[in-house]
Amino acid sequence: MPPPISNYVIRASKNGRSPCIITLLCALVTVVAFLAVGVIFMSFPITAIYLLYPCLSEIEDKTPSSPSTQPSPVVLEGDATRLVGACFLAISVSSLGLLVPLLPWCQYGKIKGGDANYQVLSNYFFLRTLFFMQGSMGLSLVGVGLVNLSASEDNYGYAGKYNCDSLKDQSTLWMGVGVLVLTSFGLMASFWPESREEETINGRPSQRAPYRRGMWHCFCRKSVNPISLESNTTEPLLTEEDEERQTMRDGAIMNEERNESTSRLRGTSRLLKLAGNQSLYLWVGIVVLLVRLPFSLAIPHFVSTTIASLISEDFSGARREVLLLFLLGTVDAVLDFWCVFLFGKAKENIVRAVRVDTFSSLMRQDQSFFDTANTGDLVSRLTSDCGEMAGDLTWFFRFSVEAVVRITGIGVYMILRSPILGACTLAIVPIVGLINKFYGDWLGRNALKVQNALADATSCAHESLSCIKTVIMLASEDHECEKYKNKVEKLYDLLIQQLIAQGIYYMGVSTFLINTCVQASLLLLGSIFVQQGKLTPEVLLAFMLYQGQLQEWSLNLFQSYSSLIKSSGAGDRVFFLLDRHPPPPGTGNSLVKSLETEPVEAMTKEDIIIENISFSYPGRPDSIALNKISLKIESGSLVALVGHSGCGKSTIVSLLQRLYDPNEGAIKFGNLDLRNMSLKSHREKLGVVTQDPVLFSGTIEDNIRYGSSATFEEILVVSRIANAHSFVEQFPNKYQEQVGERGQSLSGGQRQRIAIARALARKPALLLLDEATSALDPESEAAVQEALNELLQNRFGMTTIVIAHRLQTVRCADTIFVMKNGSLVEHGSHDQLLQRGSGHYRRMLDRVDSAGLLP
Ligand SMILES: Nc1ncnc2c1ncn2[C@@H]1O[C@H](COP(=O)(O)OP(=O)(O)OP(=O)(O)O)[C@@H](O)[C@H]1O
Repeated sequence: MPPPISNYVIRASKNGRSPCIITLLCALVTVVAFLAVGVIFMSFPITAIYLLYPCLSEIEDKTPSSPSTQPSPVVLEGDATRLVGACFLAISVSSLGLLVPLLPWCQYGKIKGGDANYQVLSNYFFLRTLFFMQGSMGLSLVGVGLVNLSASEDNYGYAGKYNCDSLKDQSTLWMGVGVLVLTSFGLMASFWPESREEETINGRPSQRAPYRRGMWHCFCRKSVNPISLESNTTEPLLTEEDEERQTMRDGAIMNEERNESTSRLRGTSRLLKLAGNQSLYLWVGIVVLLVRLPFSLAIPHFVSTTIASLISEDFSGARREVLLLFLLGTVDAVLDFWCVFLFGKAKENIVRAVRVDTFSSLMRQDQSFFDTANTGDLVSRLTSDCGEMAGDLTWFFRFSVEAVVRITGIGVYMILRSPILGACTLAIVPIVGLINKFYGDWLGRNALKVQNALADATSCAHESLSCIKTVIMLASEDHECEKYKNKVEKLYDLLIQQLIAQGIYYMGVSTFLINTCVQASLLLLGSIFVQQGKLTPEVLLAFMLYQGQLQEWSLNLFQSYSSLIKSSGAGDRVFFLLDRHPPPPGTGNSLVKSLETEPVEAMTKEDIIIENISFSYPGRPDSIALNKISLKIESGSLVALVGHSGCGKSTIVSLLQRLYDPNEGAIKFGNLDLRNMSLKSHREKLGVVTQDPVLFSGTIEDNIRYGSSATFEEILVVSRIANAHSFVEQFPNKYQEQVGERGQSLSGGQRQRIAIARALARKPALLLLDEATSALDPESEAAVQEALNELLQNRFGMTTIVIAHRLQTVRCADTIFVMKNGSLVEHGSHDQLLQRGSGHYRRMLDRVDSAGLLP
């Protein structure tokens, strides 16, 4: 239990948040407000009970005077009602009782402020419990009203429908509907989500974004850190056990001849497992659905009885039926919202969890996966496939349950009213089922093709847009449009095929078979029965109304099957990503992960030893990128890698970052093999600047801090070293200046210097500079070079590996490694290499151009 509220009041005032008296007043107002809300909500059932009791006693007074010969149903119902009334009172008091212990929790959360999950849980739990209880009471009142009405109907017959008791019973019904509608709106509002704060690229709340509050903020301040709340609510899709299993069958999945039926079966079972994570919403949804169905199913009955009353000129009876229809329809409508909401919420939860997990699985893949994968295709899996899969899945649950209950209810009603006519109507259900089976199978196959075509089109658009500068530069807009058009045409053809199949299905099954043949035969048969006096027109009318529902729901039932098949098509593509267990050094690999749990301290002051490594890129296994290379880099030294383009310099830098593992040999830090080190702590010690550094949309400060936890003062220091401070200071917003998508609103040289500052902000033990100036114009290059010179001269205790074409940069290196066609041909200091008259380096120097660049 939290300490008494007074403690927090005192602590809050000590913290200087507010003067003591104001805090006390606020606490008082909050308590009064909560009590007032409680009293308002309590008043609904209490008023209902007070209205109910006199009504009941009047009914009891009017019961037949000879109960011994025939027990009165009204007395029995009256007792039952009194019991329910007592239950209302008990629940009301208990929900009021809930308020008392919850208030300190709410206050605790509010005053403590930081521990927002605490208050969200307590406040939402309290509010929703209250609304839920009131809603249940409303529903029970509706039930009691209906029972009493039917009892008074039994006692007084149709002629006495509008006597006093019946009116009072109706008032119970009205009261129930009122409570249900009101509390339902309250409950709906409590689910309304608040706007979340914008985040910076580092995942922190943006300082500039205004904090917008949702409608329940006065009761329920939501989490300050949306990520922490999110992680509380997003259930992991894969358990440890699953991951183990995936590891074992990883190879099988990758190489599997993707058999359609097994993959569908696997997809379907995985989908059902996903739905299992949302069982609370689905079960509550199913319960609400079952409660709702009698109300929904009663509507055609009241339509037919109203018309029957009109035919028999019982106008007051007709009015009563219409009134009942209206009340029951209202309850049906309110409950319909909850069906839609609960199933929809389950769906959104699944989509959210699948998206987050798929993205997180993608983030943990190995570099070679991304070398061959298409970004647009991956984006399409994250967006459309995830949505489609979960959407169809939850509709499967809703429609299958609802359809089974409705079909059963309608079937029983029909068989009871007219067995022959009922049997004829129900006979169509298996025929429709068979047609749907074939249609569903075809739809499933087509859905997979549609998803693939959509992914193709998305990846084409993605590529064109992300390379838009080059497209414009090479005047290839028309070519790109044509490429995209072809992809969209393919998708269009598949969708048209689907459309035609859908059209044939609706024409044949829905319109011709059900609407025309079944209706006509039913009317024909029914009219013969009416002529023979075996059926009344009222029952035939009810039959016609119900058969419409029956056919609609048998279609829904079978379509929910096609939905499941369709979602397993989309799911298959998503699960493929979710299931993919990357080979090392992907961070999702279990071996790599196991090294993270037992972290091996990354070597920061050790020599780097490359022992006889050979390497081919996984995407090009036949071409050797590095061939038996051995070299040693002393800790704290400056090393340069030189050689012609394509000789493998950047590949060495990639291997040092462990983006790939060598096919042969080992990279060691001291005595420790890189493969046995914690990848995370190894990469934390690295600073990398590449030829074309990528910035993220956000401010300059955010970009420099990306991947580190540097303070603003540290950011200023590294910016000065990287020669970035002077130009940043000239921007109107200085370090808060937005850099645009991928840093497009900065020049190449400015981007490069921000990247150098970003690398330095990580305080690296090993700095890798891969042609950090090669892509720049002379002016920018001079500025970046100045920064690099400063860095290379001081070194700040870092081991630095530089790939450069500029002689000035290379000559100051302690050791220069000269490479040719993936092999190491020479190494030594600049002077040592110069002395080798016919050496490779010497020959390169002979060809240095006027700008001082090596070939
Ligand atoms: N992701 C990749 N997949 C397949 N092959 C690759 C990949 N990256 C590079 N290569 C190939 O590996 C070889 C070495 O490339 P690397 O980038 O290491 O050369 P480099 O010496 O850095 O060249 P440059 O000076 O032009 O940057 C080249 O033949 C290149 O085509």
